[in-house]
Amino acid sequence: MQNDTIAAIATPQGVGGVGIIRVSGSDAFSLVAPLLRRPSREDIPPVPPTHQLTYRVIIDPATQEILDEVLVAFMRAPHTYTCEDVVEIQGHGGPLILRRILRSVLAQGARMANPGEFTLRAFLNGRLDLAQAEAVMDLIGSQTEVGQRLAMQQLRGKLSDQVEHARTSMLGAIARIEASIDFPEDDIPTPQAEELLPFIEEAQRQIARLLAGSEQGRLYRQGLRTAIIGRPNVGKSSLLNALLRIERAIVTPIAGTTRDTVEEIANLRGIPLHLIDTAGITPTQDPVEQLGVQRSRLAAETADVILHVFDGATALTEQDWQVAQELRAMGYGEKREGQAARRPVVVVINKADCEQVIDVAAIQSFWQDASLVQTSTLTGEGLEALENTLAELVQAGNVSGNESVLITSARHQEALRRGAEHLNAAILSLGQKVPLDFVSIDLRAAYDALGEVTGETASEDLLDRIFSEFCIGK
Ligand SMILES: Nc1nc2c(c(=O)[nH]1)N(C=O)[C@@H](CNc1ccc(C(=O)N[C@@H](CCC(=O)O)C(=O)O)cc1)CN2
Ligand SMILES: Nc1nc2c(ncn2[C@@H]2O[C@H](COP(=O)(O)OP(=O)(O)OP(=O)(O)O)[C@@H](O)[C@H]2O)c(=O)[nH]1
Ligand SMILES: [Mg+2]
Repeated sequence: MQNDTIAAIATPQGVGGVGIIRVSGSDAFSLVAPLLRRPSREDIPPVPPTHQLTYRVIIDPATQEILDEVLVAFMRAPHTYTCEDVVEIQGHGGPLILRRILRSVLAQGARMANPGEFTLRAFLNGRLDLAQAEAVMDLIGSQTEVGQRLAMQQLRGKLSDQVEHARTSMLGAIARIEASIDFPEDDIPTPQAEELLPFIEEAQRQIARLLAGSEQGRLYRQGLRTAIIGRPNVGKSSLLNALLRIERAIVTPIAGTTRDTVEEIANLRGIPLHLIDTAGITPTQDPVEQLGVQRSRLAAETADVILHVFDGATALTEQDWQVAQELRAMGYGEKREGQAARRPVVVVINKADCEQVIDVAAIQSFWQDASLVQTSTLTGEGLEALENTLAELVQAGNVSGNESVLITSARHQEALRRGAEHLNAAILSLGQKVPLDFVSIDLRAAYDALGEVTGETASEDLLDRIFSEFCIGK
């Protein structure tokens, strides 16, 4: 059922100035045309010229009732988003109107589109490769301008080009090996390692270059989960508000003000900083507060970075130490098994505008190489330093110009890593004078791994998984 005609509302749920219904497939024109009328005329008008916006009214086919006045575009394949015949109906942007228009189109025989199905068709029809199709969703979901720029580069095919370059290099070696295996009677000499290595090494360099920025790239897309943790009343919610520059969370002098986690996104030099303000961690009998504290712990456990906040104007308390111990037990500040990176803690000593009585040295000796920043959410002191510290932690702000291609997806990163491993195996085999068809198997595997990025070698399962995360109408 690849060519049946699909339809969906392409604009967001809710009220807007205009809303768009999108129809794609070989019957798109013939299904929609009978629904349209010229105002003050009864006849069914001819289909307007392709790619031209035309004024019509649209009717309910069951009752002939006029549902809306619309602008319609009929777009003849193949020069359309999906490479199929496409009709776009622009109606007034009310959810009820749009649903009634959609229902009329479905009544004509169109099928409700699955999430991402328009873009899936663009992919299956060869207008976009898989990395470009994924970029469509990244673009829609981008939370910072840097993220948007990276997604746009990917949509324009920059990543795909570089991946294809690496594959072409591999193909240089594969072709030489396979020619000598497939046509021995043609006297094609068996290639020597010295002849094959430059191709493989070039591919390796290209993959390495792409992987070099990939952790960084993922951050630009996924953001950095940053939990603000500490005992009650140290100024966590004030810190959230200060970093967001809006009064998002409730702040009072009463300990235990925050009962539930509050999440907001700030822009840290292009990286979406997912800030999570939490309830102060403390032993408590209050069942509501207990639930809040549980959520604080969950936020801490699932974060990338912790801001451990202290009140500089009071002496350290037993509660401060307990929070510190819990964070350490979660693996913060400690080297974790088998991992080079540690989950970092940034120590924030707040209320710097007050007389400082806190024992900074004691904190430093506990959080040994954590960065330490003194802040005042009242005066703004130290906030920039805190942002600098976070940016340094992720080396943000070094995405240069428009040239650099950054891998932003874990899927691409994983496929490239697999490709690099197969290339290493191929080089090892070459060195050990293993028969060339074995080398060729590794090279093929590397070639296919990179093909998963552009979708050339993607399984149906993978496609399902990727496109099902798209939105309806995309
Ligand atoms: N109304 C409307 N706005 C939209 C879209 C859309 O489909 N409809 N888009 C998408 O959701 C985005 C624009 N992207 C698009 C990309 C390619 C084609 C397209 O028709 N490509 C053809 C023809 C190119 C040409 O005429 O030169 C092609 O590549 O063959 C259309 C939209 C954003 N705005
Ligand atoms: N002087 C001074 N007071 C601050 C500062 N930051 C916060 N406060 C005050 O400290 C009190 C507690 O602030 P909150 O931000 O509610 O503290 P919290 O850590 O979120 O507290 P809980 O939600 O109860 O865990 C409020 O009265 C704030 O006005 C600061 O930098 N300087
Ligand atoms: Mg609070």
